[in-house]
Amino acid sequence: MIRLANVSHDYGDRSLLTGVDLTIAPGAFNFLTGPSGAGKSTLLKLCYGDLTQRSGEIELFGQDLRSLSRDALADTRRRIGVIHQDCEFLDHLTLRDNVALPFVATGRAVPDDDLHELLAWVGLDHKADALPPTLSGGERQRAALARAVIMSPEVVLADEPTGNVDWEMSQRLLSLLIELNRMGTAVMIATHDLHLIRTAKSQVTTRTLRIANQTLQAAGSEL
Ligand SMILES: Nc1ncnc2c1ncn2[C@@H]1O[C@H](COP(=O)(O)OP(=O)(O)OP(=O)(O)O)[C@@H](O)[C@H]1O
Repeated sequence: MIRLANVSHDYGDRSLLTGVDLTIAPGAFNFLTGPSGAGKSTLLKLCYGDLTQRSGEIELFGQDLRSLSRDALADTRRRIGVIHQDCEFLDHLTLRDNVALPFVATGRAVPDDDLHELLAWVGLDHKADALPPTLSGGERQRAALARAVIMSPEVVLADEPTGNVDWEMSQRLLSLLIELNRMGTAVMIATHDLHLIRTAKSQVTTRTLRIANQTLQAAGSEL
């Protein structure tokens, strides 16, 4: 569904990613790791068309990223749920309205029952009317997950989804992502947290990739 072939990228001054080959297959569960600044967020952005590669090929659902018009790219991105590292929300809108935003942006209203069910799934139905600044870190991360999946994407890309939460909350988030994966959604999680990767491996078949020396490699047996 997402395929990168011999992809390289940089931000102008120095090469960041070189010769990256990656396939995110339907239903797969992938981890992406590597040192801070290695390019994990950059690679995720390439995977959802937020950045265009310097060289190589990127296919999103069989279509060449470079050939997509703005509208076609927007349609394609609805098939990819993204949990951003910073979990930003519109502070003047309630949690419910923030989570519904991707849906509302398509010009449709979210059925109330569906929204309620989704908020209950992430354990935030009682916070539906809260404003984002009043939420805890873990609540924000779960709200970001709800927002990422509201369009029923075929793949979820999560950038450090457990970055600012305690171990118990990171387990809860991981459980939600595993549950989603068991229902058929492909998942790719960028994380520094090797403990999280090990915990996931005991519950689901995963593949761990690491960015090192600008290249993407299969992570070794130490995980
Ligand atoms: N828009 C940008 N313009 C210029 N440089 C950038 C830009 N975005 C990222 N970088 C640089 O590219 C490198 C990789 O950044 P990226 O965020 O992809 O790394 P990362 O592996 O996700 O890091 P972390 O684990 O700290 O989140 C960093 O040196 C960063 O400063």
